[in-house]
Amino acid sequence: MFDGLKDKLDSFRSDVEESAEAAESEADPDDDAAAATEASSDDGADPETTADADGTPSDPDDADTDSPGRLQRAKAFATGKVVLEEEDLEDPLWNLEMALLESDVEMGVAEAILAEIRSNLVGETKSQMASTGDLVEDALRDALLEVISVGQFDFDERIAQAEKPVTIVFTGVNGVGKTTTIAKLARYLEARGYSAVLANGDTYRAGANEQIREHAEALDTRLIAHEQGGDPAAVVYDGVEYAEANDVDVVLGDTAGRLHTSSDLMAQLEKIDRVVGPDLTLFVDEAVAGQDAVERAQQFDEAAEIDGAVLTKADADSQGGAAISVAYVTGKPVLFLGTGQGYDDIERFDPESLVDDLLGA
Ligand SMILES: Nc1nc2c(ncn2[C@@H]2O[C@H](COP(=O)(O)OP(=O)(O)OP(=O)(O)O)[C@@H](O)[C@H]2O)c(=O)[nH]1
Repeated sequence: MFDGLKDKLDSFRSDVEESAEAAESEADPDDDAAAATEASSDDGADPETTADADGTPSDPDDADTDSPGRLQRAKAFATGKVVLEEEDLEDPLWNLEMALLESDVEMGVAEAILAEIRSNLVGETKSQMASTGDLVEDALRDALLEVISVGQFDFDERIAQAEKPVTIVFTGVNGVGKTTTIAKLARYLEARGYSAVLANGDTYRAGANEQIREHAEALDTRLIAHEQGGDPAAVVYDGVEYAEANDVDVVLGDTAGRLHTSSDLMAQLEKIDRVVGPDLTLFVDEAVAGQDAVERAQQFDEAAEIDGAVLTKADADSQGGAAISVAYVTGKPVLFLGTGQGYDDIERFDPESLVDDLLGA
């Protein structure tokens, strides 16, 4: 999962390390004893009063040899610290930006990551014992967490606290694994002690009933379905009635994917909203769809507000762009990743452990 992205993040780490090593050897007092001696003996390090090795005052305009940055660096080196400067990061950050965009990370998200890294690393000092790699890893971790944790909440806790039955409606275009996700979540909830009923609100597509029925039978879960062409809100309503009458904890309602226009989609979801008032509306798309999934998440959220997202087929996605971008772009959290075709192949989206995994920690 996300192997291509992991490699690219690792390259950024080695890029900065190389850059910092080059800067360190440039500031090495053995290479420029005067600057270091001066810097370490004069905490003020005012370039105006800086003297060269022979004692003659240096020319303050001689920026190449006595620039405040260089002196600060030499001083930092002499005191066991090294300063990372904007110029050391320029090339690595450019390469990282290209790598993120190639990984289908949305442009605004890539920029936010870069800005966070820049503000964490520029001017950063480290003891000679600490590795630049650790500094970079910390900055990357903070930057990635900042964007992918947006809106995150504890799904299990939400279900535990909610009045039963909890109604969850799933939206998203057809063909992305929405029905499989509903089946996986029925299994996920069952494993946590909750009973579930499936309601097939996708009354639009021929064959949708048969498809979800196969899952219901395999999971031994009750399915509520109406004829093709029926009213999706009525199906989900019947699912809720069934749950209330039979003490079922959770109603999982499928819906048709994109209808002809977003106003159709909105009308459908608004009616479900009015009739059953779902506790959660979750958007489902494929992680492998990258930027397309990010755009669709945004469009669905605008058409009918979502509460969170599920990204399927993460097992087949080496890029990670959708997983990194969806929460930041929509302001709604990614809650689950689909990681295979089996019913147990679903994972809670855990920003901390995902970032650890991306950084090989
Ligand atoms: N590798 C992998 N395959 C998945 C995952 N989720 C679903 N699939 C597969 O994707 C294919 C489509 O899934 P379905 O749920 O049938 O998708 P669909 O019926 O087109 O989806 P909806 O119309 O959105 O309900 C099936 O072969 C699923 O097994 C996943 O997380 N990983």
